[in-house]
Amino acid sequence: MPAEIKGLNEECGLFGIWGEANAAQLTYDGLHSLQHRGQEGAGIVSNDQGQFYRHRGLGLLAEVFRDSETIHQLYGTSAIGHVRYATAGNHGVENIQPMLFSHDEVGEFALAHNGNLTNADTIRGELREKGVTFQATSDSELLGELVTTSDEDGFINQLKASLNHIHGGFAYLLMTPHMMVAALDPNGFRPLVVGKMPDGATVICSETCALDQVGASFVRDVEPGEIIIVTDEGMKIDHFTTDTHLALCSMEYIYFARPDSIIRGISVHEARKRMGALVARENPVKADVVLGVPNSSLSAAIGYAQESGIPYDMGMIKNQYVARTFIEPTQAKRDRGVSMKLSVVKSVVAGKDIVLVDDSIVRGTTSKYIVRLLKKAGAKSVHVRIASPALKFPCYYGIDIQTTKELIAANNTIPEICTQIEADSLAFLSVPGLIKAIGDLNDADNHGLCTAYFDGNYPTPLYDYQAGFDAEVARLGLYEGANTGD
Ligand SMILES: O=P(O)(O)OC[C@H]1O[C@H](OP(=O)(O)OP(=O)(O)O)[C@H](O)[C@@H]1O
Ligand SMILES: NC(=O)CC[C@H](N)C(=O)O
Ligand SMILES: [Mg+2]
Repeated sequence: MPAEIKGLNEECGLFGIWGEANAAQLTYDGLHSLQHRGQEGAGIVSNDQGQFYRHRGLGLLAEVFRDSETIHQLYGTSAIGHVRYATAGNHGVENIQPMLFSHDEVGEFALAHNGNLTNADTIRGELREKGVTFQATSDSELLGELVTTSDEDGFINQLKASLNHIHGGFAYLLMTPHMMVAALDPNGFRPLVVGKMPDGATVICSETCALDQVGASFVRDVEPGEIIIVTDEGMKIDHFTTDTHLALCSMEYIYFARPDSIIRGISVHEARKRMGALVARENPVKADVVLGVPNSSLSAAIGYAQESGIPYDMGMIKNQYVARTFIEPTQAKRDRGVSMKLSVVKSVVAGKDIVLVDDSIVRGTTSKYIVRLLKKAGAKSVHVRIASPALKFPCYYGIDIQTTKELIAANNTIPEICTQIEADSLAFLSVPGLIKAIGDLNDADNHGLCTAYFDGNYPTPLYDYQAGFDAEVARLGLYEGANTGD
């Protein structure tokens, strides 16, 4: 399966539109601006007066819809679509969404999911006992199977009961012949927004950059525990639970989301600049120039430069045509991947003391490569500043880091990492600094953010992942004061 070799893999992206001619084309356009959230595969289901049409495939959206006729054959005035990066199940086309289900009452429905369920294994076992045979291997299908086998009356009641049975991270878009439905988990781990087209049609998607792309205006964020039902009569806001506790994934602000998106009223680019500014304030260093690691740390590097007064320059470029190769997750492949995508502008770095700002260190591959490259280009010293705290703990809510084995900061102290990446100094943003930089989302614990990857404070029980997590903790032996919430 082709995919870019990346340090961190994104989330999935959702886009849906109800009541607009050209629905499939607009869904394509919206998904195009969400491509950063998933590059493994893409799919669109359209709805022409109750008749569903689907096209899906592996690879980038443009590869899946290479033949322009394909999109024109997705007839109808409503559609939902998905770009995938897997967190569960295999990488085959059967796991590419939206998935389709037949249903006694509504006939057929389509489903797309962003996130990761923490009790998927348990639910799969329960459904298997009921005689369900599965169409795919990821966790996303399970909600559809729960709905179709529910004892409740009516699609919405079945959906509400099913949403209360699953745990973890989930933003869903569903479509029946007569409605589009969005739902968000009780912690609101993933962003999900509602917008309106100029003629009144409703759009629901992962990030506001997709609203901008199709010319929709922002209406509201989907709140934790809500289900939003869109029909030809308009939009109804309902909920499947009121027992909610906002814990939005802080990595959305740090890395995943596009900088031109606004999540819960906070500009991603501005939040990243504040992260850069705060890491500068927390860990100042004398230098001649600030460089960012393209792409995702450029906002933070600008913030570092503004706060420190050290000029920012473009000392590094990213090849726009990055080789897309078969991933075999070997370190040799990763090293080659980084070397093919990042290079140095020698005139900017030669003879200089450099502050190198990146948004995160996962395995350390990128930092190590770049420090070497900068020194080879004549840099006098390279001080690495990371605009987020050290990534030490797994994520079970939708980021594909379910083990700490490869996390350099889980297995090494900061001075050890500094030595390994051959930097002259290394510092990370503190967790309070991160929270302050993003801003107070609300007055809930942790200001409405999930920071579990940095401090091990999980806002929910971990269910099927608890035993694996306990084993990680025992292995790491560095876990103090962390807990799994309830
Ligand atoms: O320590 P590592 O394992 O190398 O991972 C960390 C790097 O991965 C991410 O970038 P990515 O390469 O995904 O590209 P992007 O910044 O252009 O999105 C992140 O922004 C860091 O640069
Ligand atoms: N990144 C995601 O949101 C993944 C969704 C789902 N768990 C899958 O693996 O397909
Ligand atoms: Mg990067």
